[in-house]
Amino acid sequence: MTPTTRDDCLRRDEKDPLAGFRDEFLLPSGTVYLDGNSLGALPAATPGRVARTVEQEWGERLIASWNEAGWWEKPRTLGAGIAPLVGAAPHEVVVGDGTSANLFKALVAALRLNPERHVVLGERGNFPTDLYITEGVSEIMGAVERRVHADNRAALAGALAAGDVAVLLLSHVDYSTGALRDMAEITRLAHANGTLVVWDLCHSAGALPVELASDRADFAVGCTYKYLNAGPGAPAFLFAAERHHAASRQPLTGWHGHARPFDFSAGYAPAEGASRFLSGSQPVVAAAALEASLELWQRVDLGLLREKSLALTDLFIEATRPAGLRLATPREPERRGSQVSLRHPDGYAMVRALIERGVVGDFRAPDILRFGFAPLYLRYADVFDAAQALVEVVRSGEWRDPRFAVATGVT
Ligand SMILES: Cc1ncc(COP(=O)(O)O)c(C=O)c1O
Ligand SMILES: Nc1ccccc1C(=O)C[C@H](N)C(=O)O
Repeated sequence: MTPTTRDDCLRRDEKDPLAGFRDEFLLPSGTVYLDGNSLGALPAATPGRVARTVEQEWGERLIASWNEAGWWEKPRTLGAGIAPLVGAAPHEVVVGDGTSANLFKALVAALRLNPERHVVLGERGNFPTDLYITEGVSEIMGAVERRVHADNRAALAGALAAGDVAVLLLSHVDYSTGALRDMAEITRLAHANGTLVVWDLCHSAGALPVELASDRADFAVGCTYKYLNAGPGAPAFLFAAERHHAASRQPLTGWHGHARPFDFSAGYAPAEGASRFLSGSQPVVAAAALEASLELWQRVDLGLLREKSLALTDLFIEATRPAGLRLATPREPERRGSQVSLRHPDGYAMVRALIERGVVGDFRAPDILRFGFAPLYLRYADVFDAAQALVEVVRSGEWRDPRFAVATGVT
């Protein structure tokens, strides 16, 4: 049942089995933070962990830490920490580079695994880096790029039925509308048409349970700085299904992906497993922040997380109805990520006015007011208050103040 009054919300907070996690984050007071889908909050354990890596591992043990502190193995040990959060085996996930670089590697590898075909199918309206990387990959590989509306099942089925699609790249949760795609069904459809699938998990890892192995995904990439709380620009991850390990060839063949990097031999030989997707040395200090947040994430019951996420998004959808903004996010819970998007042509000014009231969301062109719900540190009462604030901002017209009108810098 969706709580309808603030008192209901306070009672829900008292009974919330995830409530204790809020104390494990450092949150600014007086703010309701609904932007964890762009940059997740800081876990309380992170500053100490980063300091230990800098002061002890680097400062005192210097080069010895590559072995002693496990620096060399971090792409694999951190990958193993992400694996249970995305339904993968530990050796199927590696951590390193950024999402965009990993998209490049996964798309090229998938094209090479399907050499008779030359089409990369993407989705209209995907996050721009996915579109841009697809363009770049297509140019280098001599492939042809096509785009469909991912939420139009007939169009997707039709594009796959053409029989020439080597690889399909989709976001599991759309960054703009928050629509959640059926990974199992779409992957089955793609495979039935001879197409491999790369899933972008940026808006689903840490937002809901993901089942890469049982849904038969081929490849996946994702960032760790949103729902996984690893900090700005934190290293990304790449999943390669075990069945593709032996035959996969990715293009950025650096020495960390070599079978025997310390042979210093002249020729490249790919490592076993997902390690062949690694390239070069990684930012170890940034990896320490990811390690701290993953320790917290190992204790999270993803079923409870999903339950609370749907309850929070439901609450926000219902409580913001009086604002009269059009809902862009699917109303059905099974088609919704952990986000609510509302449409209005003046959404930018409305979001700015709301931020001034201490409720942080963001705006995505052309007309999306976007709110992300991180169940580990949001309370029902916070969401109730945020919804009330939005209704007041819209009804009062305070967003019309000229200082909210001009877009500046990063949004
Ligand atoms: C779906 C999606 N893919 C990729 C990215 C980002 O790529 P990168 O981490 O390389 O900046 C984002 C957000 O920035 C995103 O929302
Ligand atoms: N990495 C960033 C740096 C600066 C500003 C935004 C981002 C984002 O991650 C945007 C996000 N992918 C989004 O879905 O809007």
